[in-house]
Amino acid sequence: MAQSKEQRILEFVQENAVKGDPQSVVEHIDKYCSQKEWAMNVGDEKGLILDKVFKETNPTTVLELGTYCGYSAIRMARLLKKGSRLLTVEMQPEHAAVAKPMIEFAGVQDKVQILEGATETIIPSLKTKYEVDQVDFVFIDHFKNFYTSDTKLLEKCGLLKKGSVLLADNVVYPGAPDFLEYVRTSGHYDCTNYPSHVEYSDKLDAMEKAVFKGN
Ligand SMILES: O=c1[nH]cnc2c(O)c(F)c(-c3ccc(F)cc3)cc12
Ligand SMILES: [Mg+2]
Repeated sequence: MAQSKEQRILEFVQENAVKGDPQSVVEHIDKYCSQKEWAMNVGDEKGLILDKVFKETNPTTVLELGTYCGYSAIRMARLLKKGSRLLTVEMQPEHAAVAKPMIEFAGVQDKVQILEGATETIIPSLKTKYEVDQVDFVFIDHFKNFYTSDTKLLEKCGLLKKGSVLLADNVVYPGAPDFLEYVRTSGHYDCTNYPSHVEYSDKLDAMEKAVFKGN
């Protein structure tokens, strides 16, 4: 079986980054994907926005929708305070199969749990199967056409509390117009837009922060 791009990224990290050092893993994924092969990690420019919003939130329970190779999970886990945890949902088995060793190489496997499956089936099981009460921070970075339905599902399952922060990638490119419309007009969120660029490119993109106002 030929090696996938994601497997090549993992191999580059394992052969060049410092084991157990999440910052080194993040830097090496960015180095490979900016110099060798483009890949859909949130990247260094939008990663700095993620870091800033994450630090402001100082979350205890973090949910990520869309693991891919584990870049943003590692980026957030490196900032997680003691006793906190990050659950990341990945629908594609071949991506989860790369993210798992990537997260282990970074040394953050004790803080990060990869949940393989569809968000629409996993979100309703978070309280019962994964002992989640509510989530403080949600990074949304999976299929654009699931952003809105998954946001409504989080509300319906009682997983959001007053002040829970949603941060969504790619709201300009590839774009999530229905998500923007929903969070900006539903009356349940205070929204902030963070203009940026598509990772490793000069194409315009943006992230949207939506802070839940409570039921
Ligand atoms: O499918 C995606 N899931 C999550 N994040 C993405 C992303 O950050 C992208 F830039 C892109 C992207 C794909 C093709 C392009 F030409 C530009 C951006 C896609 C995704
Ligand atoms: Mg993205």
